[in-house]
Amino acid sequence: MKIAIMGAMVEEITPLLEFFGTYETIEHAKNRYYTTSYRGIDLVIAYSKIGKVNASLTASTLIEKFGAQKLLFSGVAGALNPSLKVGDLLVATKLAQHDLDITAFGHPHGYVPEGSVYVETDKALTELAKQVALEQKIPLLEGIIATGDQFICDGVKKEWIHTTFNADATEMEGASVAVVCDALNIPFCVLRAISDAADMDAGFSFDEFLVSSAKESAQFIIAMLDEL
Ligand SMILES: Nc1ncnc2c(CN3C[C@H](CSc4cnccn4)[C@@H](O)C3)c[nH]c12
Repeated sequence: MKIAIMGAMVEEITPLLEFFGTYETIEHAKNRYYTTSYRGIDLVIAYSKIGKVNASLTASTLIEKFGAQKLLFSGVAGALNPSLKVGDLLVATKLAQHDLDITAFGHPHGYVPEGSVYVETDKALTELAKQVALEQKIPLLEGIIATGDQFICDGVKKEWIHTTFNADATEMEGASVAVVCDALNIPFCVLRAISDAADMDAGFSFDEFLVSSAKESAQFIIAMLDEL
């Protein structure tokens, strides 16, 4: 079994590389892919760099070039659901692109022809995450993620995304990974730890909690590997 673990920022995969300790580095398409193995599972790890385009390229490469059979995304996110606080973990049930907009032609936000507003994550992987959370007595919210090529740090935009997509969190890569994995028929899950509240203080909160929240998400992913 070959599993890809993907983040967007180096801070989101550093805890993984530190945990696994030894790995090969392969340079490709202006990025680096790290290969290792863990408990008989072949792993390929990468951070995409920020945003939907970078995430699509990396997710496609992990699958098409490196042969990943499942893809786990680990990272941080901004909370839209007021009950989500910094450090809380969220596993996505489905993801949408909040900045995809051809409403001029009568389509809903997040929709383009031959597509869908939401892409669902793999139910088995989501159930595994819930099982691990129960075993480790870690609170885990199952929710909807809205992805867009913007760092959300404004209450008005935050509320619009929350309401329009009924989304619990926002980030900049998950929905594009979802489109790629869905098209290539690769089971995937998106796990995010909250780093900020996507409001006017989001930048400061993000800077303060990126590392600790990224570590929390990465540790949870490792716990999932132990049960795969
Ligand atoms: N409020 C929010 N809105 C949108 N996305 C997020 C995220 C998740 N990641 C973090 C990072 C922010 S941009 C970036 C650029 N340079 C430095 C740090 N972050 C991008 O990869 C998306 C956490 N909080 C978010």
